[in-house]
Amino acid sequence: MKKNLRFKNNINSDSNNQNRNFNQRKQPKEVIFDLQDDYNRIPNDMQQPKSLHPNGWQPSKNNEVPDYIEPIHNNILEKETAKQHQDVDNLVSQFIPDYHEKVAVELKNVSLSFKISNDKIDNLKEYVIRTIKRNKEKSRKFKALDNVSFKIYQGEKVGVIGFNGAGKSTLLKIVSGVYDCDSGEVTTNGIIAPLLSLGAGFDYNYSGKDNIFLNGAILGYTEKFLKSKYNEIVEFSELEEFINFPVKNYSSGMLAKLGFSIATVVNPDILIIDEILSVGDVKFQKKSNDKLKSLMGSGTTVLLVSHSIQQIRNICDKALWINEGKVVAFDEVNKVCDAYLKAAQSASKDQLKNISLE
Ligand SMILES: Nc1ncnc2c1ncn2[C@@H]1O[C@H](COP(=O)(O)OP(=O)(O)OP(=O)(O)O)[C@@H](O)[C@H]1O
Repeated sequence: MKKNLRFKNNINSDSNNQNRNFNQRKQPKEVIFDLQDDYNRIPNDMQQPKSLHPNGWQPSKNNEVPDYIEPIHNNILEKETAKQHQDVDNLVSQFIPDYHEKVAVELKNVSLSFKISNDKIDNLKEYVIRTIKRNKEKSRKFKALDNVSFKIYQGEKVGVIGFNGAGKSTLLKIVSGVYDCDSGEVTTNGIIAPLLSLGAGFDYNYSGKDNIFLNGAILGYTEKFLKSKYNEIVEFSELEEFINFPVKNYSSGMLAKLGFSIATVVNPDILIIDEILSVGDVKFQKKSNDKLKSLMGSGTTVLLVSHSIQQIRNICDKALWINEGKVVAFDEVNKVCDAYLKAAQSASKDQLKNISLE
């Protein structure tokens, strides 16, 4: 029995050109598999009698399908599908030697819980009374990410979508290394530029200059690297005159400018963006958008959280839909966005706050 199997990953005939551009992978090649041969390779004790094999089975004379047929049929199909995926992976790795090394971000069964207080102590008197009575604040654990697994290949642009509180920002923080997961495994390959909450890592009592080194160190840049890039950062931020002032005297726009300039001074392999912000004044907004566009250029892996579905469709080629800390879907961007919009029709107002379904 021959069966055509749609092969998701592109085998590029030029083995030197291993850029995993998702657009290239939109035209799948077809690989012919001999399923009968696969079936014969299933250990004997797992094989169903030939007569029960879905393709060899004959209906009884009165055309009634015995009850036991369907589970057997499904079981065999499941095994065949899993086996085909494995075969495809093995086949591709023969053509592309570092096929398995081209992963930019991989999460395997990642979970993270936050401790949440049930009853908040909001004054000192209550705190003292509770401490004396040894009646501690009650807290419970809240699972923000629950067994999340996915694999992003280099060069892919992935939009992360989900209703309010779904776990999108937490996921980006896990990938950026801001949070450690409770269980599971996080793998990233390459230099990461995380554009999370700009200016979040600043110490307000220090000057802009000191914060370039402080914030840069938090982002994982070395002192030597920051020294070599110091002038570039200051020039891009347009804060030359104010760089020796404590940042507590900066406006929020100035803080955002400095934060953006520090985070984007690297040429990242992986760009992580929690909402594309309009940073600073109109002139700086244009400059920062141009910079983002150039950083997002070919070859850079992008992980973007956005409440604008249109923005996700425009920028990304895949979408990861998270709901209540779990992966709902991870697939081609329009397919996932369409399903998400359908689900949004029955979502509550709270779940959709600030979310643009346009
Ligand atoms: N530091 C924290 N401590 C306790 N709970 C937290 C913390 N950070 C996030 N949470 C909770 O974890 C859940 C996921 O939060 P997260 O910010 O990742 O969601 P989100 O999908 O980005 O939401 P939104 O779209 O509203 O920004 C929320 O219920 C949030 O209240």
